[in-house]
Amino acid sequence: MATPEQYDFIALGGGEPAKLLAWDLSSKHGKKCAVIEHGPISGACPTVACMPTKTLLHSAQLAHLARQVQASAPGAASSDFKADMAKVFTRKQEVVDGMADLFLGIFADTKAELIRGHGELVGPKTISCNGRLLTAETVLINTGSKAFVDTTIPGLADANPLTHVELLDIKTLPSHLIILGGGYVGIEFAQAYARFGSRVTVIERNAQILAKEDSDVVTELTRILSREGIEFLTSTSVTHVSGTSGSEVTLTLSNPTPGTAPTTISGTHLLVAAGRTPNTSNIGLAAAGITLTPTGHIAVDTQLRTSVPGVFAGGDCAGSPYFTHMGWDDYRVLLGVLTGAPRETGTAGRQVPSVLFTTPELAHVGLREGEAKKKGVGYRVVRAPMGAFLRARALGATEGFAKALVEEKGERILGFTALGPGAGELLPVVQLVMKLGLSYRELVDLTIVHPTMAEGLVDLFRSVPSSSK
Ligand SMILES: Cc1cc2nc3c(=O)[nH]c(=O)nc-3n(C[C@H](O)[C@H](O)[C@H](O)COP(=O)(O)OP(=O)(O)OC[C@H]3O[C@@H](n4cnc5c(N)ncnc54)[C@H](O)[C@@H]3O)c2cc1C
Ligand SMILES: NC(=O)c1ccc[n+]([C@@H]2O[C@H](COP(=O)([O-])OP(=O)(O)OC[C@H]3O[C@@H](n4cnc5c(N)ncnc54)[C@H](O)[C@@H]3O)[C@@H](O)[C@H]2O)c1
Repeated sequence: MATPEQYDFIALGGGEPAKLLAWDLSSKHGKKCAVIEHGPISGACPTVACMPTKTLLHSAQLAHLARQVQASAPGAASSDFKADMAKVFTRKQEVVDGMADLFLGIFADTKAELIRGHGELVGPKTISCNGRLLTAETVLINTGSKAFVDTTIPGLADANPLTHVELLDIKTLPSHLIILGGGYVGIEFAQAYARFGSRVTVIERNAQILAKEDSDVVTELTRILSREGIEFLTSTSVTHVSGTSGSEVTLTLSNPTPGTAPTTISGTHLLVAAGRTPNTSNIGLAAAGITLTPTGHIAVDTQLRTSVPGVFAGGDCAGSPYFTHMGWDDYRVLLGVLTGAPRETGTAGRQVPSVLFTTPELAHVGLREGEAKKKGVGYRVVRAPMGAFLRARALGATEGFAKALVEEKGERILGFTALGPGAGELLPVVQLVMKLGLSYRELVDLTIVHPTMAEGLVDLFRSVPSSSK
């Protein structure tokens, strides 16, 4: 075997923690670093996930507003507004390309090496890529995840379904988009395409979309999205698929409640948004002696160490919650470990905030009411309709509500959920109170600018009941 080229740090896969660590270790700690990436620069978030989908959702919001304006013109009975999908694609691509330029610039500035090609471990800390053999004192595996296409559903794979990657690249409007899966990916695309003008049907095997969320939240969101024309078939499974996505595709459905769903549904396009699989095959993990969990993720401890000394894993492939900000937090944990200042708790007990970027947004952090009930955690709950957030009135967007769980006997906030305009921006202040273990009364005592959405938090928390009954 040839002598491998020696590095201080190599990342296999260029996801979130990989690039941030390579840039920092190279520019601030004088380390020789490389990132191996076989896809677009650099990771899923800026290229095929967060950034392009949020760009798409913004275009869809503009289309929605344009339609409303057109329909409200004097004499107009309705609006036949349809989005120009070529322009929607161009705008999405400009954002994606801009991110790639930004990242290439940072690689150049920090002198971290970006190696374009498929990497595979051939030994504990040795990687083969493009005929090169590379080794490093520290190796990070950050290969991400991909859309799960269930090959046990007859005909599904043969129907050539779209995943988020392909749907982001089409330049025409699907006449009828069928979406398999009512999770984050499915619901964000459902609203975007319904607003562009497609007929959209979401098929979800659970009794509700967004299975983890409280039923009062999902009921309200489903009502809002249904009114925009999205059809939801819940408690519904697919038993067979025929035809081809892009022309005509037909799904045979089964629903345990007879008579509540059609037995077949046909559409022009099929999007598979039914969960994700970690990218942990064909990267030489067995050759390197790296252990997997039963779910196929790389087994790591709270400092993101794998079973092989000097090899770490972060992001989706390591089973961190599938959000870019959690990959970002993995970077912080890893930087601490690699620079001799580890965070004592590592990844244990960290907050996992989330936002579903529909209009209205669904923002959440901490314990949900359903989870509290299941776990037998005592709590007090407070709710406020969006109409109590005066900013929402000014925006004409009073649908939705916010709710918070507070300790039954103490004053700490256990969880917070908001369904409303820009709800994601409400999270950080609540998160800070939660992280510092402060009383919810600290929030009530803040002077918050009027009329912002955040001022509604004062009213919400001052209404916390004195007891759980
Ligand atoms: C449609 C969609 C929308 C999303 N929106 C949001 C959002 O709004 N907010 C949010 O927080 N999260 C969002 N997510 C989740 C988020 O995108 C992921 O959790 C995050 O990108 C995972 O980052 P990562 O660092 O684990 O890996 P990734 O970003 O997936 O990066 C891994 C990289 O490794 C490369 N790679 C894999 N194997 C190899 C190999 N053998 N050799 C070389 N390179 C390799 C891949 O090409 C990839 O670029 C979204 C996900 C999807 C699918
Ligand atoms: N705004 C964001 O932060 C954002 C956006 C998109 C994705 N993400 C991340 O990516 C992850 C993956 O998203 P996702 O939507 O692909 O997965 P998901 O796990 O969130 O949802 C998949 C849904 O598909 C359903 N499903 C699975 N198989 C099915 C079948 N055969 N028939 C009918 N329904 C089926 C599941 O019950 C589930 O509700 C999310 O959990 C989230 O962490 C985040």
